[in-house]
Amino acid sequence: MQRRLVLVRHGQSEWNLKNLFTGWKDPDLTERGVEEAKAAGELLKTEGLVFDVAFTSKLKRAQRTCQLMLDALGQKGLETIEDKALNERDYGELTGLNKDDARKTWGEQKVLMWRRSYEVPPPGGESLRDTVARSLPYFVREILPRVLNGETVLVAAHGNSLRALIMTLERLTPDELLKRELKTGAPIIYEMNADSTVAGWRDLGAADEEAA
Ligand SMILES: O=C(O)[C@H](O)COP(=O)(O)O
Repeated sequence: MQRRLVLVRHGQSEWNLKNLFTGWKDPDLTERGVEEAKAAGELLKTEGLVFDVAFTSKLKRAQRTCQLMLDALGQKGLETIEDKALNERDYGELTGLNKDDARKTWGEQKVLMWRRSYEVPPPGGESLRDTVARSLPYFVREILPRVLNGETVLVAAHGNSLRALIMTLERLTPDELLKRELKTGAPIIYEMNADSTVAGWRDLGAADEEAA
């Protein structure tokens, strides 16, 4: 029995393009983000993937990525479950600020810790640990049982709500997590064992990076 889970960060959003902290704000995809989503679906189709269910967040950049991928896969109308547990982490008072301006104001190291550390929250926002506390229980309760039951599951969500799951899936230490980046629209394919451990995984975005 195959047990496959595919995670994908949404395609480029209008605020990604402007280099703004986005969090719970709800900008749409850019044209490039739309193309990234379509390409991700086409790539998974060439990999022979056929999904049984999809999960996404309550934010339109992830929802549209999910639907564009399913359209490209020829699976328009597949059961798609939306839940705010998969929403991006809340960036609090940084939301809407330019990331480079934030670095100038507070310094590279502090902004890096806010963006990539496990337990340091941005002012008024969620740390990754806070994001784990809402996304991981949802994953274990709603998503993992379907994968273990032999379903092929797509999760289209956000950089940090996915890193919250990836920390467990890839058994990353907080230091390793600091460096774990997700490209927009780049699927990560996990093969799961019956005991819910990961047999293997391929980050198709990382493949691009290696190729670059
Ligand atoms: O919420 C945001 O600003 C982005 O989607 C993720 O931002 P980050 O890569 O700085 O965490």
